[in-house]
Amino acid sequence: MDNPLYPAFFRLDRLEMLVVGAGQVGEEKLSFILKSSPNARVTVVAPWMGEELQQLLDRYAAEAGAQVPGDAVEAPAETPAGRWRTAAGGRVTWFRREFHPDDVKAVDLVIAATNFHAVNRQVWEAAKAARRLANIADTPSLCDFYLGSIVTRGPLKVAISTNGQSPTFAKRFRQWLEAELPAAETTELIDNLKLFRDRLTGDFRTKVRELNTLTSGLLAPARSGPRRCPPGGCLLAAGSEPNDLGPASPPELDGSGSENLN
Ligand SMILES: C[C@@]1(CC(=O)O)C2=NC(=C\c3[nH]c(c(CCC(=O)O)c3CC(=O)O)Cc3[nH]c(c(CC(=O)O)c3CCC(=O)O)/C=C3\N/C(=C\2)[C@@H](CCC(=O)O)[C@]3(C)CC(=O)O)/[C@H]1CCC(=O)O
Ligand SMILES: NC(=O)c1ccc[n+]([C@@H]2O[C@H](COP(=O)([O-])OP(=O)(O)OC[C@H]3O[C@@H](n4cnc5c(N)ncnc54)[C@H](O)[C@@H]3O)[C@@H](O)[C@H]2O)c1
Repeated sequence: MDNPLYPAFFRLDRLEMLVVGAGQVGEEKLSFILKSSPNARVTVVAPWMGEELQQLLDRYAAEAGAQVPGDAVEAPAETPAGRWRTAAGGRVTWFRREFHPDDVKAVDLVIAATNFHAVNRQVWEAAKAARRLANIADTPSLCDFYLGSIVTRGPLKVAISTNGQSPTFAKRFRQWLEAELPAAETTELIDNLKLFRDRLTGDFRTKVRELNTLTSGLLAPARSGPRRCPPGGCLLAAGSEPNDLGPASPPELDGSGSENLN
């Protein structure tokens, strides 16, 4: 099947996002956005906000406490119905009213999650007129981008899409990966790889060869046949191999590592 989607990883602290609609779907979208990117900057426009979303945002704000300084630069002309901050420096501002086409002008990314197809379409038209990227939750054919299921393990981020075919499969696959990937060990493994990478000297080609040699057996048990590791076992086994990712000393160069200079 044709699947031309191109995944990219957004830095949501550098972008402004608009979410139109704050009911069940608005809550689902925002909860996953903030879970993965608690430093996101989001404006919500909706005549009412669901209880669950309010509680979620209150929890983030309670966690942030008074430790997050106010945003001195921002002075909204319009009085918000609610403003929440997160400990990671994110913020959510809610305007209690219906969507206006001008709302898209101040943002980079737009998500429409109202229960009215006509309103969602109006959001799409405004976003396209202003050349903003839009996700129209009830109409995949109008989405410039899809939101994916996300697994975060320290610096590792895995995003899953089924090309809009089965969000339920994306969710199940996320849950499976979350169970398979041990948080602490995955983080330690990648942290060690970074240490090793930082300590490498020599030209680019040599560095690439050394890194490939070091990591060539990393996920080998998972690839090499029907044998299955217990949850996280493949990574753990690979990480404990002598000369693998323990001490950050360069391995012997045997030239066996596959070289990928991209
Ligand atoms: C992954 C995830 C991310 C997120 O939401 O952040 C996400 N949907 C999730 C859950 C979910 N959504 C729906 C169900 C009910 C069961 C079912 O229908 O399967 C469940 C499962 C559940 O809730 O259990 C219903 C649904 N979803 C869409 C439509 C409209 C349509 O298809 O026409 C309808 C029908 C509405 C109706 O019938 O009224 C559309 C989209 N949903 C997408 C993403 C994009 C495609 C992603 C991909 O490429 O796979 C896309 C195209 C647009 C977008 O929203 O970006 C998140 C899982 C997060 C997680 O748990 O990890
Ligand atoms: N993409 C997905 O993952 C997904 C999943 C389930 C449902 N859907 C679709 O998403 C849509 C939203 O469903 P819901 O359950 O969140 O509805 P809901 O009734 O729970 O919430 C609707 C929200 O839209 C707001 N709203 C209504 N008119 C508005 C306007 N003119 N301007 C701004 N905000 C307005 C309301 O205030 C409310 O916050 C449905 O059409 C549903 O088919 C998508």
